[in-house]
Amino acid sequence: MIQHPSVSLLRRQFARFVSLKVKGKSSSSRKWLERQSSDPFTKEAHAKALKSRAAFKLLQIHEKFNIFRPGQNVVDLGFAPGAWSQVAADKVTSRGNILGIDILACEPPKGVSSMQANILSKTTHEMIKTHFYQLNMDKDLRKLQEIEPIADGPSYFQAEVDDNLEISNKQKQQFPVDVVMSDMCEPFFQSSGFGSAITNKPFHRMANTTGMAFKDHLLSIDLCDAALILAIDILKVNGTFLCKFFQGKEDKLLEARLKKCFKVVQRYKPPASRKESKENYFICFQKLPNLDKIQVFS
Ligand SMILES: C[S@@+](CC[C@H](N)C(=O)[O-])C[C@H]1O[C@@H](n2cnc3c(N)ncnc32)[C@H](O)[C@@H]1O
Repeated sequence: MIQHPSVSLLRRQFARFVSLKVKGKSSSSRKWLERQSSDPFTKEAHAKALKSRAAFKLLQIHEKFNIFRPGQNVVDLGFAPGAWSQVAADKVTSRGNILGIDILACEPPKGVSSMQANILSKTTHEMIKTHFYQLNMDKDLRKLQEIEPIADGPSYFQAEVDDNLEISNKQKQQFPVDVVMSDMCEPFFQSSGFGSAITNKPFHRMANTTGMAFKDHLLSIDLCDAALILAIDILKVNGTFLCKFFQGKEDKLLEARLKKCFKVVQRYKPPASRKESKENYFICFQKLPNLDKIQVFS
């Protein structure tokens, strides 16, 4: 007969397993594990079934700046494991749409669409545009069907297609995105594979920070620039952009670029961001019209 160990025995075994795991780690990962297990935001994230403590950073940013509204379309760059997307999905409600992009394979939270893709690839930008273009088409199709329910004859469908051709040209100039947000961080330098939007070896250039402040800073500025290029292309006039960056001497230049694109640019480090971390956030409001990327980046 199979003997089931008691719950308390299982608990003791689990505690021993965790402590062995911690003992076997390098001192930095041990510190990280210990800090995580005693961190109040990590505990609360578990209790609220949020994917990570990062949710609280976005919640605090939202509390201060009122970023989201029901019905908005949001792009979440570097969405995995999905805590920011969870927050955004809750705020924009089922009337809105969230698209998460991450170089890592990750199942998105409920109500969120996602793509595994590298934001440093031009193809990814095109795929994001296509997603929202398609979304708008679907919405307009639904509107058309509401006004004019499908009748017996085939002519209705023909008219619908013609109408959409006209709408699509307008849509190409203005995508319906209200918020582009980026929590991306990338430690390793990408030296090849820019042509590929999707990579099967994301861990080669992904993970947490390198611990080398200057390198982390420069890499984070690259990712912010990629996010800004996307925002210039797809964000509505008056739309909102927010990005995480690691502080360093180049962040002033990034700030200057942001100021060419948005009426209001603020730096904000939410209380949930650890004091010892160099991470910080730019929150930008009211995207300006007719932006020229060459001018922004020169
Ligand atoms: C700090 S995590 C994001 C956490 C997320 N905001 C959340 O709340 O769960 C940073 C993410 O950026 C992603 N990332 C880094 N570089 C990227 C790139 N070039 N393209 C797409 N995603 C990238 C990483 O895979 C990682 O999942």
